Amino acid sequence: MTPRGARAGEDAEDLDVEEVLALVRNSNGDHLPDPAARSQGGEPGSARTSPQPAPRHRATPWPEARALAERAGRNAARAARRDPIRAPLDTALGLTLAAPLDALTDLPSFDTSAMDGWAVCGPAPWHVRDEGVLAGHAGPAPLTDGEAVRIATGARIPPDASAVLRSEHGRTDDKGRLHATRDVIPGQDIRPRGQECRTGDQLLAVGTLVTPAVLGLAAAAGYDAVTAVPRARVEVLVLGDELLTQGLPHDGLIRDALGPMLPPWLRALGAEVTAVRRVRDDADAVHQAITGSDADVILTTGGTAAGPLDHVHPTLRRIGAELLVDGVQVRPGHPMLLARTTRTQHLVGLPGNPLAAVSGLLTLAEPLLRILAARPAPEPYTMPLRDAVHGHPHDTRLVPVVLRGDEAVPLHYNGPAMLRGIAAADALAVVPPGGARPGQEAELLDLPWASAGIGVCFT
Ligand SMILES: Nc1nc2c(c(=O)[nH]1)N[C@H]1C(S)=C(S)[C@@H](COP(=O)(O)OP(=O)(O)OC[C@H]3O[C@@H](n4cnc5c(N)ncnc54)[C@H](O)[C@@H]3O)O[C@H]1N2
Ligand code: MOO
Repeated sequence: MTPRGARAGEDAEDLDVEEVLALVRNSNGDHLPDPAARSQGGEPGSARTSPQPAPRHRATPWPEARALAERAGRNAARAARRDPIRAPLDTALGLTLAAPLDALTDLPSFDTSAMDGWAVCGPAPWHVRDEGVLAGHAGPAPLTDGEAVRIATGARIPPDASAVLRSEHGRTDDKGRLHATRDVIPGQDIRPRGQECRTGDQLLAVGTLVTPAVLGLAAAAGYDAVTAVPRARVEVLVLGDELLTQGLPHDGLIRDALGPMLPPWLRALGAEVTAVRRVRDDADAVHQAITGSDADVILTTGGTAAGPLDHVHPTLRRIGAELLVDGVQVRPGHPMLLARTTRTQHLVGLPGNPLAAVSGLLTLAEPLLRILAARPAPEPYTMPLRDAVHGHPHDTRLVPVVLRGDEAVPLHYNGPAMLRGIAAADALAVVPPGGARPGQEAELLDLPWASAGIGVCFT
């Protein structure tokens, strides 16, 4: 198994992230979206003024589709030049720092007791002051030689104290004088001011992902808000007249599985979900929903194939969108697509079959949103498959697996319309055309809840 984690060093992916961060930092305030591009029929292009049917592309190989989605993200970031935001700490989880986190204070900001006990001055025995020092109290009076004062963990050390004696290492004699039961080393159990950092020290670099620990450090260092890359704004359009939002399936109607699944998943990928709209299987309704959106990324579900009610392709042609990916050599999910609808806006079309939609999410939406969020690419990693996996003759397969010890165990119920496998999975195995033997190493795509924990990543 190769290691997981963010890539280090100067590879192409890091440069992508740096490039996006540089764009955010140098932003000129030219905000998204660019409605003029839509109304003038200008960008992405001239195609808007002459809505000719776009030539159908051949399905794109799976790795290339992901690379194209990354490139789309870079182009969108370059075109939009989004300003960094000031994100209050309680909203910043999952963002990427757009400015270094420099300490606004020394840490600790005063000499601090590391233990409950006594601050002492000079050698034992000590006369103990009547009043102790607690955490949060203002500066205590200086100690004189032979004096001690009760002190709590986190309290300010009185000037001229030579050490802290832990409560379990002191005893009081019958005259009320304090003695040490072991040697006292000068400075012991005192955390000196600035031990962790001095004001102005860089604690974290630009590009750092804001984790719960980063939030804690930022607060400790004096921040109420951090400067971060703004979240990409994503609107989800769920197409399909057959979809119910509650109750049991009946009379040929089925429950919408994607409306509940996609928003938290998109948030885990660093996006802000501005709306989830249900759209009728009607050409004008789809057209109106797409052209009326000012999101950075529109995510549609369903309607990507060539049936009579599949309105995504015709709508993209009608608005002169540029199809960047039109079908991918991957199963499930091969009708997925990626289009540029305006200079700064993209549309990811996910197939309606639910596992096919997951495949589209990880193939096209994840790289696009990762670049817009200026997050580093996850380090690719592999594990041996415990069992053989049947392959497609020409296409890559994405197969839900659970990780058991050193092996990835392929799960059943991995058909395009099924979520039973993925709901139990830790990852998706990338199975090359032709399939995989037992023991064969397969690349794994982590699922956000498996790698980061549900409370951490679903902000
Ligand atoms: N003649 C062809 N037909 C189909 C092809 C093809 O290549 N040629 N591809 C098949 C594949 S593969 C897929 S995947 C689907 C993609 O279809 P669409 O993206 O057009 O999706 P729909 O037709 O709208 O729906 C497909 C399927 O999924 C169900 N669905 C849709 N939305 C949801 C939702 N939100 N929650 C749960 N289930 C949903 C829908 O009811 C259909 O059963 O096309 C094949 N056909
Ligand atoms: O590939 Mo479809 O996406 O089989 O369900």
